[in-house]
Parts: sequence; C-alpha cells; structure tokens
Amino acid sequence: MLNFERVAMRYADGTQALRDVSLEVPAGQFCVVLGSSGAGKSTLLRMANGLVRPTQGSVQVQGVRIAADSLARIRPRIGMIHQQFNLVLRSTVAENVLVGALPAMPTWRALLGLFTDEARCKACELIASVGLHEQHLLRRVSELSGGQQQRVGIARAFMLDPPLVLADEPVASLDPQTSHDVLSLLRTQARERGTTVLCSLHQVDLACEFADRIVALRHGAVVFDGAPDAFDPRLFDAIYGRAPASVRAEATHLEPEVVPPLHMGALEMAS
Ligand SMILES: Nc1ncnc2c1ncn2[C@@H]1O[C@H](COP(=O)(O)OP(=O)(O)OP(=O)(O)O)[C@@H](O)[C@H]1O
Repeated sequence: MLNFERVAMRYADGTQALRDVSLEVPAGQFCVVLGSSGAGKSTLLRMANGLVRPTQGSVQVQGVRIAADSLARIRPRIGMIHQQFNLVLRSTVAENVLVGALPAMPTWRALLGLFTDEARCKACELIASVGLHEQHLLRRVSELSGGQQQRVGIARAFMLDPPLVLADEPVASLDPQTSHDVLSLLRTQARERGTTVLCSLHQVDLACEFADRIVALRHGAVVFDGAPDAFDPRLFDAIYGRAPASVRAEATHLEPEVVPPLHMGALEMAS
C-alpha cells in the first residue's frame, strides 16, 4: 500500500530529518510512528502525500511513485488527519466534512461549492459514524470541543473512502481519555473500511494499545520496527534518549533475554 524505499530528507538549512528509511506498510495495517520531538515523524508522513520530496530514495502509494506528475492521481487516495484539526472554525460541521470531497471534484465545482447529493449523503453518514448527532450538522466547528473537532477531522479524512489515511499526531492536543476515544474511533473506522493508517504519536501506551505495528524513529533513523508485544520498555532509551521513571522501574524487572536480538541491535545502533 505504502512503500518508503531508502528515503532520506535533508532540508535546505542542512537539517538531516530522515536517514535511509525503508518501510513497507501493507494494506489494512494500523502502523504507528513513535519518536521524540524532531525525530522525523512529520517529515515521513508529509513525504507520503508528496508535501515533502525526499532528497534520496522514493515513496510509492499503491505502486505509484510519488512525483510531480502523479500527485494529482495519488492525492484523492489519501485522507489526512492533523494535530491541530485544520478545520475552518467559522464553517459548520457539514461544510468541513464536505471539504474532504474536494480533491476528487472538478475545479469549477469545487470553487462554487457544488457538492453532489451523493457527497452530502456520505458526509451525513460519516458524521453519524464518528459519534456526532444531527444537531451538530449545522453547528459551527468553533462551538465544538477538541475531541468533537477531531471527530470532524476523521469524518473528513474518510470522505473519499481513501485506501490510505495519514494521521499526524492526531491526539497531541487532547486529554488522555479523549485521546483514547479518538484513537479507538480512528481504528474502528479504518478496520471497517480496510483502510491502511500511518499515524504518528507521542504516547507509547496508546501506540501499544492500538497499533498493529510500531515503527520508532530516533534522529531520523528507524530504531524499532515490530509488533507492540515486541516493544520492550528499555527501547525508551533508544527512542527518547531517556526512560520515564515508571518505565525505568518496570524495565529493571525484565530479564535481559526478553529482548529479541534484533531489538537489542536497534538499541546499540541508537547509542
Ligand atoms: N521545513 C523545514 N526546514 C528545515 N528543517 C525542518 C523543516 N521541517 C522540519 N525540520 C526539521 O527536521 C527535523 C524533523 O522534524 P519533524 O517535524 O519531521 O519531526 P517530528 O518527529 O514530527 O517532531 P514533533 O514531534 O515535534 O512534531 C527537526 O529537526 C525539524 O526542526
């Protein structure tokens, strides 16, 4: 579904954001990218929808290489969910969800806001499926809570039934309970539709609960790639450069052989 082939990113100011990252995300997988601030998570996600062009390597979506001449074809296949929701606050819930249909509309229809009846029905269905009610349809987004706003963001991302959804720290500005609810909703929506999700997170506990696979970045390189149950608490050091006290305490109770050799290798690579 999504393939990063030996990608690297060096920004114009010389910052090396990604180093030789290879990652194949199969169809239907919920893949979470972990990493401390500046590790390269957003750069990786932005590469997957062509907002950032790799300085080395290539990215393919459904076998199509992302390039200037393929972007228009690829974009409608990708739904985006943002950390700050990226909604138009003065517009209604329905209007914001309908925006998700724009990439597949002829420019003139998009400019005039001429959405088809099918798109309007789809928006209503999605608004209901993310747990909002009929009375929310015409409510301004600015009147909603953060959790409700991200539900609108999720509904918008699924408007075109994209095979791939990219979620860049979708719960970073939400409280722990709302974060849990929103991620649970995102995973349910993705599972029901067989959608592939690449989602960056800061919360290791949520990654372990919701991900099929965790990919951890440190200084732009992959230091862990595996299932949540293979994620050893001692990997915190490799990923974040330190372990939170609770995790450190937990890690001291683990026998060394619990860590598979591959992951110990990752620890060494990062040190
Ligand atoms: N447009 C840019 N120009 C120069 N450097 C950039 C640019 N965008 C990001 N960077 C740098 O690239 C590195 C990776 O940034 P990125 O935003 O991908 O990290 P992140 O893991 O998403 O961080 P956070 O969790 O804080 O969002 C950082 O050092 C950042 O400062």
